Amino acid sequence: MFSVKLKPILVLSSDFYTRKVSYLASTTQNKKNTIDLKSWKKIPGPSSLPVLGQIHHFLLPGGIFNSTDGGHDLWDKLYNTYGPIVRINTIFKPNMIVVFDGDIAAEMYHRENMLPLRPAFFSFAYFKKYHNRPKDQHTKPSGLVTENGENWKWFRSKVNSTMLDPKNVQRYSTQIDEVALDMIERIRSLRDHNNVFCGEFDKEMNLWALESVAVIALGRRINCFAPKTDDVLVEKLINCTHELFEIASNLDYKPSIWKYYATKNFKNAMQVYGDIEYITKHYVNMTLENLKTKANNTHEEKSILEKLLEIDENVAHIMSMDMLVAGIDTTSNTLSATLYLLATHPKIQQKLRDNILLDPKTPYLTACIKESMRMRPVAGLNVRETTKDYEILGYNIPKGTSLLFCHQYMSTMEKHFPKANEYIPERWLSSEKNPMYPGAGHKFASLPFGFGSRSCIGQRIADLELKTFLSRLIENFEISWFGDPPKIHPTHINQVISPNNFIFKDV
Ligand code: HEM
Repeated sequence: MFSVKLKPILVLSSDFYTRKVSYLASTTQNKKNTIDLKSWKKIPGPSSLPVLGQIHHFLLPGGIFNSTDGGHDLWDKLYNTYGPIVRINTIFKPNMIVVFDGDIAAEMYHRENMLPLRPAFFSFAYFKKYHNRPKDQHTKPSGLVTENGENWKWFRSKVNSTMLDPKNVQRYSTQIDEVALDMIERIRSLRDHNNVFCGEFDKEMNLWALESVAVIALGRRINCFAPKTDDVLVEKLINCTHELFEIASNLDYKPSIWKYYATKNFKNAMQVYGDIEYITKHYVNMTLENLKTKANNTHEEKSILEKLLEIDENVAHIMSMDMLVAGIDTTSNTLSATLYLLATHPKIQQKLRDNILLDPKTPYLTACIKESMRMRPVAGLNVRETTKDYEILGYNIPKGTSLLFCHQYMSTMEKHFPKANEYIPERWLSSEKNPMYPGAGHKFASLPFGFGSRSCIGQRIADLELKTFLSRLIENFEISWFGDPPKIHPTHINQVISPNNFIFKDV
């Protein structure tokens, strides 16, 4: 192996499994080296049958990789059998490489070009661009989640500065705090005489997340906490977004023929996406009506929606709708996971409480959230599709290969984080004199918001919502947990589901 970074300059015939590639070593001498690359087909992986590929291992009953927990168990078997990168041959889909190593992940992420390609949400993209749409819609940018290439770049360049400017998000801190305080009261009212929470905690967290993200996406409250949700649309939207992640995991990642034939699942998907579009459009349109009647107060700072409207009306509509969809399950599941870890680590919870009482902006709160996103990230995986041929570990990885980065698995590996299965928020604090620090963790193993120019555009929003609500919770309650840990329902994301055995004792 070379000890310098290598840059491919000439790729010879792509027909050969083992190819000779000339490299320009990026040293001062620009030394030329020639190495033999192995075909990606030589990457270790389960055995393959003609035509069927490896499908029998994964989907058929009794298949050695037919995982019942939908994730960890499968990754464990693949990693322990084949090592840090594993080849998966798929039918109907691009071939895939599963990555279990931080250094290799870093190398691969850095090889991306300016337009990182995330192969995901294909059926949602189809719905937005083609399903009963006029022809001119087919080529128009449909939003960040569903686009790739130039369309994605165009859309992201329109919204990036507005969405990621800390001032734009911080101006909602008072309203986000009001939502948090309302939810605190709701939690108080949903306890039995032993302070055991007796509502459906996951649903309550969805309501909190939707109400919070609406404040930012629309600049107004949508009354998710109204008694028995007066507004049936709230409940419908929440249910549809759950289904969206379920559909994404079934239609988009498992073998399916929906691209050739409208299956029952496909028709159901179009119905769900249609409902999402109808409801989010309804909220955006109502907000636009309100804006028309709003006094033209030039001194008042404009909301995110108003700023986006000034840039491009269509972009503003799509981005607001996408915020409502992307901002429910992500923050609510992160909040539930963090609260569970704090409830089961009373000393850490007390330390956090002491810190919050001294300084509501304490870095210890950030550390507690980061540590729970390391151990229980809402997105356990990240995906990319290679946009060019390149070399990793002596293998040639062809353009068009799917890369599956198993971040949840990587971030709980001892080689990436010492004491990986322990909840230690201190490992994220540079000022603490702690053996876990400095930098004892691998930067590329835990990437809860993704990587690079394609990383989550809602991270500042999520950060504000999570910190505000968590500090109110910790300030108001001593939180504990009884019984078995919560179950995770792995779809496209990790959904924390009941039982949610929280006890909220007033402090
Ligand atoms: C704790 C909460 C959240 C987590 C953990 C999270 C995580 C992620 C991840 C892992 C990605 C993929 C990044 C990549 O491919 O590298 C992503 C993308 C995205 N997220 Fe989030 N997210 C959260 C909250 C939100 C919120 C509140 C919004 C909206 C307000 C949002 C909107 C989006 C959008 C639009 C994208 C696509 C970005 C693009 O492709 O350019 N997310 N998120």
